[in-house]
Amino acid sequence: MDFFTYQQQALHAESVPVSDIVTQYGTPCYIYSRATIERHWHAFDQAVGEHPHLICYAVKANSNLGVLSVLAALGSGFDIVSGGELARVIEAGGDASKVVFSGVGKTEQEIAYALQLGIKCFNVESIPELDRINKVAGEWGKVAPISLRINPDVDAQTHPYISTGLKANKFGIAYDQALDTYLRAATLPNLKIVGMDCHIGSQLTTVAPFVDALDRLLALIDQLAQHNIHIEHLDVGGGLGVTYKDETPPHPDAYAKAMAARLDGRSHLQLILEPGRAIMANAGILVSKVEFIKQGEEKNFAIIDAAMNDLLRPALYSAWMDIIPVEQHQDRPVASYDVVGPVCETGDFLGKDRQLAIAAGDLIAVRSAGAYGFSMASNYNSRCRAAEIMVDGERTILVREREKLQELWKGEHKVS
Ligand SMILES: Cc1ncc(COP(=O)(O)O)c(C=O)c1O
Ligand SMILES: N[C@@H](CCCC[NH3+])C(=O)O
Repeated sequence: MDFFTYQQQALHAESVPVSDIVTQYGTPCYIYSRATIERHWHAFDQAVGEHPHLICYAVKANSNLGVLSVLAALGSGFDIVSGGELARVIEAGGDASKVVFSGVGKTEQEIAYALQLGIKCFNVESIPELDRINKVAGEWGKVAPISLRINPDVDAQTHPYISTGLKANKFGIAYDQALDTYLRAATLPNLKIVGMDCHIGSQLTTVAPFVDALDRLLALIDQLAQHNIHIEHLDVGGGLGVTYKDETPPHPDAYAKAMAARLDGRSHLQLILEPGRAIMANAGILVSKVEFIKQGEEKNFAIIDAAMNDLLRPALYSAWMDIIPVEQHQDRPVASYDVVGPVCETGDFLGKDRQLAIAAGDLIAVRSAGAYGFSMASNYNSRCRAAEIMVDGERTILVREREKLQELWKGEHKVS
């Protein structure tokens, strides 16, 4: 079931007309559907079934407190990549003991903070990081639970900027060095080896690379057992893709079942999944107003009040995102538009050559914008970041106020 649908030509978010939300909160705004978030999370959780598992939502996809609190209430775990994300999880009511900490550049302060809170595991990405965690844990009189993020050298067949599991990528410990690195970790007094981890990329549309990576990790787990190193959990990362246009990724159910099936006969090995996009992308839209229709010599432009600072994906990856009118007007002529924002960059577009029946003053919605939308927003061109609204049935909750001008220079100082 889709929770963003037209009813009498008017786009609704769950039971609420999107235009009503705009009347109350203005544009641009992100609108999220609680029911969609919950449905996606349950799809992963239920597909794994009885096998011990933990769904650790990847906070980077959307770190709004409203979103995190909905997931925390479901009992979700969280995958974080910074102390800031950890603080958000705690603020939202998340459970630190269900947090895994990924990322190649954890600082000493971040490590100490996570140790004090008692997170589930550090996903370690290099030997120097291993030494650093051992040192900080010693200083705090703690034993740090760790897993090694293994780079399985599997081609995720996705956009090169979001592929992470190849030898050429900065992430993880090379497969060939994995055994030696585990043996070394086992000698460090302030570490406890608890897991193994990988994450091969984002927006994957087939199961095969995930299964290849998983099988490579299982072989390594068996090898470690011969050295008396016993792995309690296997974290296969996130990366399951969604449909933006015509992609046909596997359903979370099929994906999670395929992962769990490989662990048959390993009933003590907990499975961890770190989905971000698959939970949030289709749970959110970005709504914007058409300010002007500009007829150029070669092209028509729909100039809207959202821009690359609000939604970077088209500019950064040439990502295609669906753009639809909030009200369907049968009487308007259809024309081809480049949908662009007011930012002073040629790359500031949200869509190119889109067939739309729109006029100045209309509202448009960018679909599948719930993941890597607001979380990658910036203040470029001194633009205030958009408001964020959660819809829950007939309720609308302002989960982030529109940024105010004074907040733009908070912490800055004039020079006399
Ligand atoms: C370590 C890690 N886990 C999980 C994710 C979430 O990925 P996705 O949003 O593609 O599910 C990412 C981002 O790609 C990541 O780097
Ligand atoms: N930000 C990216 C995904 C990167 C995933 C982070 N590891 C996107 O919008 O598609």
